[in-house]
Amino acid sequence: MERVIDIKGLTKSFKEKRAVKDVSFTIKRGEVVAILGPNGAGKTTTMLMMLGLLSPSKGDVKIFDEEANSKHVREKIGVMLQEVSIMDGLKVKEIISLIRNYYPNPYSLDHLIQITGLNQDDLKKRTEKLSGGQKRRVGFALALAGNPDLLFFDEPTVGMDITARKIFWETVKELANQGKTILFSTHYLQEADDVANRILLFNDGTIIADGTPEEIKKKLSKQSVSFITNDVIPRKMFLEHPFVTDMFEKDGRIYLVTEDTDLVLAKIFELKLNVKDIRVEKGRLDEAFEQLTGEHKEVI
Ligand SMILES: Nc1ncnc2c1ncn2[C@@H]1O[C@H](COP(=O)(O)OP(=O)(O)OP(=O)(O)O)[C@@H](O)[C@H]1O
Repeated sequence: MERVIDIKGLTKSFKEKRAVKDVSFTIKRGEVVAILGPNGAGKTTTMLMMLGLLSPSKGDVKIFDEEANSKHVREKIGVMLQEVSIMDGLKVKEIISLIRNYYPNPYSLDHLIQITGLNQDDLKKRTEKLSGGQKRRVGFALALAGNPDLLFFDEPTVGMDITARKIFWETVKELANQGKTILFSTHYLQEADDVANRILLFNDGTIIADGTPEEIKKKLSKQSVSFITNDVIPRKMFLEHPFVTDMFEKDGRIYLVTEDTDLVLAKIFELKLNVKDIRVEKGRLDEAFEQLTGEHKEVI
């Protein structure tokens, strides 16, 4: 599969502060990747280096096998950064038309209105008169204007109301279905879980986990199978299997802590144990995130 982003040994220091430390990863065409992590983890710094807007202290970034700020690459990417700065003195329609003109194969204005939730009234407004939320919608339209193959969104939904968020994610999912490659940073674990097919979990300038939301949950958070039984079950019966990491009794239920609930269920049936009220509890991504980063994060 085509490699869209290739990053090797990326490092960025600001005086004594090493914001990004020897980060390497590749992203293939069609992946939807969430860069997740607490404040100061290095998400924005990494994204700015990918975009060629910040030069690395060490390491290498290639986008479509080329330097990030080459003209060819710029024609294929769309970007929405945390601070949406839009040229003052123009109407929304004018700025969108201006940006569309930079690209060889832009979306039509009508299509952009439709997929970003902008309306005819918004188009007539002067950019300096937009509210914070409206600015983000326009920023979204500008990121999409060129019909890019690769999209970068840095904490895109901050400042958006519920409707704007819904439209934003519906459009992102639709773009993903069309095979676009999408990278977004977020603090919102639920967004990563819902939209991304891969999560890069950042903490303190490094990637501490890389996988699908399911893999990360499976790997990092505790899952269990529990049941009620009148029989005496020797601890050895389960703990001799590597997929069971703990076994305990609580409130009259036996709990088996595991990385793979399917294997535990299969074992229970294989042993023909006399059990009832079997419950499977899957780990949650926000729990995994807290475990890994030691941070408590709000989940929307
Ligand atoms: N221009 C700069 N000068 C000095 N330090 C910086 C600069 N930019 C970022 N840093 C530091 O680098 C670290 C990583 O910052 P970065 O903005 O990449 O984190 P982040 O994961 O995007 O955080 P947030 O979620 O808060 O946006 C932080 O400690 C930050 O203070």
